[in-house]
Amino acid sequence: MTKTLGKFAGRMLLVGCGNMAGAMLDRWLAAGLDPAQVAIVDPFAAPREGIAHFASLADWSAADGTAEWVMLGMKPQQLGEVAGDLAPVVQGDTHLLSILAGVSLADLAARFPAAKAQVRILPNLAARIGAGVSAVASLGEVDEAAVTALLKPLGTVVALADDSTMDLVTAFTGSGPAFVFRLIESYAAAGERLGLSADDSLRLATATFGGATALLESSGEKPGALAAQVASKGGTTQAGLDVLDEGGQLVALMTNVLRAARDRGRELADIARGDG
Ligand SMILES: NC(=O)C1=CN([C@@H]2O[C@H](COP(=O)(O)OP(=O)(O)OC[C@H]3O[C@@H](n4cnc5c(N)ncnc54)[C@H](O)[C@@H]3O)[C@@H](O)[C@H]2O)C=CC1
Ligand SMILES: O=C(O)[C@@H]1CCC=N1
Repeated sequence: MTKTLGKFAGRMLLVGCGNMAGAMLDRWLAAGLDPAQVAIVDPFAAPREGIAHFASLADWSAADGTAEWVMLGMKPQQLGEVAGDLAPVVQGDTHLLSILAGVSLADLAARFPAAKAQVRILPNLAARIGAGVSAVASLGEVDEAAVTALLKPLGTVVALADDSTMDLVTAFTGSGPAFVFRLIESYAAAGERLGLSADDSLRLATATFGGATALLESSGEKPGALAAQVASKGGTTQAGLDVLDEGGQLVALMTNVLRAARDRGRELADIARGDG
């Protein structure tokens, strides 16, 4: 992998380093970020070799910790307990990055008013292999080149003008991989129910979803046009599509799924604000 972060300037503090922040950190290290620039505050995660690890922000401060980059990587529900100790150390030379679902830029600015910039990032787990999507919106004097340098190793970067659509984007691309995994799981379960072995069904389902997605991406064609190329008139595919398309049920189901996930983001924001 190209070492695009080999000359990244500044120290990075990760507050919470679980599945998502951990995947981001792994990509940053692979892109050349020096582990000596990084510190983690996480009371539960296992320490990583070569990276300073602290159980609490108080311990980090006591060890003379300073950081020009601070990323919130714990759960939104923990913002209240973290912000009290963190706000005093987030000063005018610090970019405050957040991957917290729901928590808005306005809420971040209220919690960390002295930050040089507040940057709301919505990554997804496919960042682990550099195939993620990160949506980003910010307030303040953001160093856009540096933020882009951090996000590029994770995959596609989409800059939003503001964070008004971020809860929907969180559902769409942040939660999205889980919805896709569930679709594949259900496809495989249906194959099994109709007579395939569990192993064959999951392997065939995974390859079918992967191949179809890769073809969609590389062909530049619309999904409907490609579906029409699979479906022969009066053939097997059309028989299945007729069930899928009945009464617009699939779009209705997907709309309900995304609405539920989007609206939970709003509830998480209330909890993080202490109003929930
Ligand atoms: N998992 C995903 O695919 C995505 C997650 N996110 C956001 O990322 C954040 C983390 O989610 P996950 O990585 O899935 O959760 P996780 O549970 O894997 O990681 C959270 C980490 O926070 C640590 N933690 C708990 N209390 C803490 C405290 N007081 N101070 C510091 N660290 C503390 C935990 O030990 C854990 O390692 C959430 O805010 C979520 O909304 C955003 C996009 C995608
Ligand atoms: O489930 C969650 O709340 C987080 C946000 C997007 C993906 N995981």
